[in-house]
Amino acid sequence: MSGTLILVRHGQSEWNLKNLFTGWRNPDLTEKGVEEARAAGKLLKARGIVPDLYYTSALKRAQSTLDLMLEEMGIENVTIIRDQALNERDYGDLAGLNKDDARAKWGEEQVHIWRRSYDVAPPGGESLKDTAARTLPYYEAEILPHLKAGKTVLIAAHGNSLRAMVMDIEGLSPEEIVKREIATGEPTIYRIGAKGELAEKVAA
Ligand SMILES: O=C(O)[C@H](O)COP(=O)(O)O
Repeated sequence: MSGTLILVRHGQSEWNLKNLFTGWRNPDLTEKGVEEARAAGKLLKARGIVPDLYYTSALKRAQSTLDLMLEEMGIENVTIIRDQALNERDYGDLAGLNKDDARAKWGEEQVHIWRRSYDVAPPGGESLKDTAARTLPYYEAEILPHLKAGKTVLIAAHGNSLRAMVMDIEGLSPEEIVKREIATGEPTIYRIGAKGELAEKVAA
């Protein structure tokens, strides 16, 4: 018997739209983000998926995404577990800056390294490795036991907390994770075996 893990990055946020580094700052969804979240909920409903457990971060954009998905799925009165271990990478001094302005100031390559490398942290912020160091212990202690027991778990989180989980689940190298982008509102579905191993990546 395998568990099912559904990972969803929040829909477009106000700061995604404005092209600003966000990290732990707390903007909510745009109208487009609301639609993306609703579409993700509809997709899971159409697939007949009814999760047993629901997790999200301490940030509004992910919490709103989960709420809207549940609304579309017709699911009410469930416990939602919110934890900052699932938050976006802390973008440190870059938070609030425009991504194009940052490229003009520090160069395209440096900004790409800060955004996508495994272990180079943006100034004052977290690298993907730092993010993984808080996200993965939480995943392993609080979420994985449910998957091993055959449960279905839905996590609404962020580009980089999800990249940390995807890297671990798919066994990607630091070189491979550089190229992995996680789109807003598009669920990734995994079947996880009784030993916690990846049994199957299901096309969403
Ligand atoms: O925090 C942010 O700015 C975004 O949500 C993710 O940023 P990224 O595309 O640079 O990883």
